[in-house]
Amino acid sequence: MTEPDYESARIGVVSVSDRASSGVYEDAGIPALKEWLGRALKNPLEWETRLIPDEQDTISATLTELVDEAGCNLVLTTGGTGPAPRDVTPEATLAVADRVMPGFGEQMRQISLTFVPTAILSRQVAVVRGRALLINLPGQPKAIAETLAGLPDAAPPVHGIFAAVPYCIDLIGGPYLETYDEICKAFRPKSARRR
Ligand SMILES: Nc1ncnc2c1ncn2[C@@H]1O[C@H](COP(=O)(O)OP(=O)(O)OP(=O)(O)O)[C@@H](O)[C@H]1O
Ligand SMILES: Nc1nc2c(c(=O)[nH]1)N[C@H]1C(S)=C(S)[C@@H](COP(=O)(O)O)O[C@H]1N2
Repeated sequence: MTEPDYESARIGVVSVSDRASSGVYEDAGIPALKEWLGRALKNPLEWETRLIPDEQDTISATLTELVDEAGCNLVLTTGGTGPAPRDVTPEATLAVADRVMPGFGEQMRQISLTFVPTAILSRQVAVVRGRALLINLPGQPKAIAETLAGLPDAAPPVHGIFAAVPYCIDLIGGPYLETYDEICKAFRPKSARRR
């Protein structure tokens, strides 16, 4: 039996943090995102990583560059989603959106409530720009795995949002992403499955 060919995927990983970007503390957002995505996806991955301050124009310009120039089909941000005056990641993301995908933010807040009562303080959004899906995650590094993976073994299970990401990327014309079921069981309708 031959090994299946997996399309390579270019993924943007953006940590938005005044303190990490100025060296007050070491950034844990980019390593946490790469670690989880690297474990979850079977595809060969090419990374574009950016560590930037909570400045709306800088965030929007970074997202635009990652999609339009670097050619990322998936961009995940971490940080800057709360209610504090310098939390502007959702505004910066909406400013570069072709369309808004409200289900991701709704589901992430729902998932996060099983971990912290302050989950509702995150204003995180997801949008489509061109052939890319952009998703905001909260800044706490542990929130990354919490929202992407959920609690699949709980009763009843809490579905992480990443289960819906590969099919979304199919629908917008990106690479065919495949996941390891033990990390995240992605769902596609039967008619959309290639194997
Ligand atoms: N990139 C990061 N790396 C490591 N820890 C982080 C990072 N972002 C946030 N945290 C941790 O999560 C906590 C809450 O994150 P939050 O995004 O609210 O930070 P903040 O207080 O807005 O400041 P900043 O924008 O400078 O990170 C922080 O106090 C920090 O302990
Ligand atoms: N899964 C998860 N969601 C979470 C959290 C968390 O620890 N885990 N922290 C919450 C808190 S305390 C805040 S203030 C908001 C916004 O965080 P941000 O400004 O760092 O993006 O995310 C919320 N969502």
